[in-house]
Amino acid sequence: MQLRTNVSSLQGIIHVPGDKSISHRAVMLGAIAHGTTTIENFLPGEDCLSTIDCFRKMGVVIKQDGSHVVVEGKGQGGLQEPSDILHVGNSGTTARLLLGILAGCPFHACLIGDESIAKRPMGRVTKPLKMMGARIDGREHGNYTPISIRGGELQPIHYESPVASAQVKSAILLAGLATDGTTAVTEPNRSRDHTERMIRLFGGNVAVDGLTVAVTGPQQLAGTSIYVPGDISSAAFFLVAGAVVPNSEITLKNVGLNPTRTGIIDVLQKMGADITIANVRNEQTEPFGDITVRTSRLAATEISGELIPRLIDEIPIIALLATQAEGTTVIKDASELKVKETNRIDTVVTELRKLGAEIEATEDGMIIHGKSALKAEKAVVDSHGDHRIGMMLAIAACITKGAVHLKRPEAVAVSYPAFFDHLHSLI
Ligand SMILES: O=C(O)C1=C[C@@H](OP(=O)(O)O)[C@@H](O)[C@H](O)C1
Ligand SMILES: C=C(OP(=O)(O)O)C(=O)O
Repeated sequence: MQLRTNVSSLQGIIHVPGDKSISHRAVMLGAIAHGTTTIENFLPGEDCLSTIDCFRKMGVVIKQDGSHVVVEGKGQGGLQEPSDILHVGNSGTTARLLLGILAGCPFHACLIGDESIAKRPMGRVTKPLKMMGARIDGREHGNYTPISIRGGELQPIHYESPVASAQVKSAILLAGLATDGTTAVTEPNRSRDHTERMIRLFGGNVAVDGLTVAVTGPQQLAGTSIYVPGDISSAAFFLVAGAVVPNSEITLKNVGLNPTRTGIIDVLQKMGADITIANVRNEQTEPFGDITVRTSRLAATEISGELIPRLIDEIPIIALLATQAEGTTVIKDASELKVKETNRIDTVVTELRKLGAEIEATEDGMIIHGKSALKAEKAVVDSHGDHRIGMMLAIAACITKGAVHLKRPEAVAVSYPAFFDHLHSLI
């Protein structure tokens, strides 16, 4: 795909699609709750459609019409043994949270994903789930897909997670819902808390004490109605675009503002971006509001420590932002980037260098020297099949002089099928 380059201005209003993390969880909790769950503004991206497909294979009736979804819950213990392999596609969230639910189900299931999933570590969830009593095997002893699992009666554990990962935390909490007693997880830093909030929305109980989260099971959840706010991780591409493309003003409507996800806003503000947030509402479940961003002068910053889990998926687009900031931006403590859809330290550095960015990889992040004018003579950049790399490169092209061709642009459909239409509507 030939990307738009040297864009003179981006102006307009965008409704980014529903949050991916919340959409997955709404279907999953809806499936194990009693009664009907209705979901509005569900993300009909490939990852969330994989989640729907897996639960349909376990006998759950799910009607999906665009962003409107109705799940007929089976109740805890009501899922059926699937007669076919559960295919999670490109979705790490589907794989890991599903394993947590399957750990408490007294049947056998086989789980597989695409080439990228086959490289992503599953031991981080299969290890604690085996400690709880699930029988799990797979490639390299259950560290990688294909994985087979036979769940059943579990024992509660208190797990000290070595990584701040919402997928690990959620898998254990979901297993804990089916377990007699109190199951707890302690994380080194706080990760996104959508599972905790959503268990409560379904009438369940979760106890939070500092970095420890616990559920006491067994718990029966009740179907509910959910509005999924816009995905701040999708909004991030336009927040950065609005800040770096000349003469721009973009408003993003109904964007999720859960504080465990708003690291990108903190970074933009710290770097001096002109951002305003208005109409903040729904503080009780998942807060959301409208964000306006305008072209800004930017200064370099350091991004590290507890900020990292609050913006982990935004680091590719933050790297681009840093190329347009005066000074040297350092991103560290982010080695989790190596186990995403691609090794995002490598793919970001390789692809941005093709456009003339001054960026180096480090063991746990990257160093970016700004401000650099991006330019290319017939550059061919590649998403490497990673949606976030593809979208970052499309925004990078907007501030590049020259011609830029993107390989594998279709990857964006994993989290944002309408991305290119939305971008072009602003030009
Ligand atoms: O729980 C979730 O919905 C997610 C958690 C994060 O992964 P980790 O749990 O591996 O940090 C994030 O990168 C992913 O896009 C979605
Ligand atoms: C890492 C991501 O998702 P997942 O882990 O669900 O594949 C992402 O969306 O950037």
